[in-house]
Amino acid sequence: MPVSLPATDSPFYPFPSPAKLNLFLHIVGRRTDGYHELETVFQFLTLADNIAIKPTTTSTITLLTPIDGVPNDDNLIVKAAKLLQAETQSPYGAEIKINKLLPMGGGLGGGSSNAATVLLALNVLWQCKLSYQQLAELGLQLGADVPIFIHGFAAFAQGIGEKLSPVYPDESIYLITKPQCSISTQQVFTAKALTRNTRKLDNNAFDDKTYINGYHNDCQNLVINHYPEVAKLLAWLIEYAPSRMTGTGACIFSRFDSEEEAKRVQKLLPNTMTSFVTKGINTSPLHSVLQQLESEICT
Ligand SMILES: C[C@](O)(CO)[C@H](O)COP(=O)(O)OP(=O)(O)OC[C@H]1O[C@@H](n2ccc(N)nc2=O)[C@H](O)[C@@H]1O
Ligand SMILES: Nc1ncnc2c1ncn2[C@@H]1O[C@H](COP(=O)(O)OP(=O)(O)OP(=O)(O)O)[C@@H](O)[C@H]1O
Repeated sequence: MPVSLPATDSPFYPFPSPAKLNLFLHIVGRRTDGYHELETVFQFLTLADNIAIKPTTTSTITLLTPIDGVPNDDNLIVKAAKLLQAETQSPYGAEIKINKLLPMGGGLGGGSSNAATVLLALNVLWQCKLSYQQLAELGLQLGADVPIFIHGFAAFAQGIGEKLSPVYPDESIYLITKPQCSISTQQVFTAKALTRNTRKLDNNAFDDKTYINGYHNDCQNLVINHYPEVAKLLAWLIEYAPSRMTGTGACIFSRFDSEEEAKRVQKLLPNTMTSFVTKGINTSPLHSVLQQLESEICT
């Protein structure tokens, strides 16, 4: 049955907030504002946080499930909701809950993904009617990875990650491992020893759809040199499968041909290590949920 929104008795609507991988990450320059120009391929994972949102008829934004170590006012979920409210002058508010599964500071883009999910979901629930392009531009203020999650297709990205062309990597099985260290994106990007002059790729006709051979992550050597636990884990994983760091680390993804094989290697890891067996996907799972919701809402 069609529903009208927002209403005083709206339910909580569930939305996935997926992780991303940088299948490779080349740093090809630095802008005058200090931001780095990248060439990267983004792919989504079935691994996701779950966000539930109840639109309200009053303007308060409430995060009912605070994340350890992140004050609510600094949480990208709250920031995204307030940004959309300010941009659209929406009179509405929201109660938001998150079931956080993605490790923070791991290079899986969880914070940016949460921000994008909130922007896209509230754009529908508050009936703001901003385009994906407008939402991506708005979201870029919150994080360089927000636009890819707004657009929701696997992409070759340039600029600081906002110039996107669709690509179709193999939707492989990955074992994701998180060494017991958290790495600050800002610290990696300000390191003197970071390689910043990788040659731009000549064209977008990629041969290797795994994006492993012939590509690399420019942050990886720097991180390995500073974090022995990352170096050790990567050296171990490489014996079993092609493996690489995502983003600025510290998570490592290892590509397998089957879930069974990935799970077999996962069982060999120490019990204390956070790890996931998951699948690469070329379309964000959020977008089909949004389409379904849009078809149910009266405008
Ligand atoms: C490493 C990637 O995850 C690759 O997808 C992203 O480029 C990082 O995206 P993010 O975590 O959303 O990063 P932001 O929150 O925008 O930026 C964190 C800090 O990293 C630095 N930064 C970030 C992105 C970029 N292209 N160049 C940079 O120099 C900036 O100093 C910034 O202050
Ligand atoms: N909703 C949120 N989820 C996760 N982190 C958040 C959130 N809101 C704010 N943050 C802050 O953002 C920091 C980076 O978290 P995030 O999980 O996005 O890292 P990341 O996966 O390394 O990101 P990237 O790959 O974009 O560099 C956290 O340490 C935290 O302080």
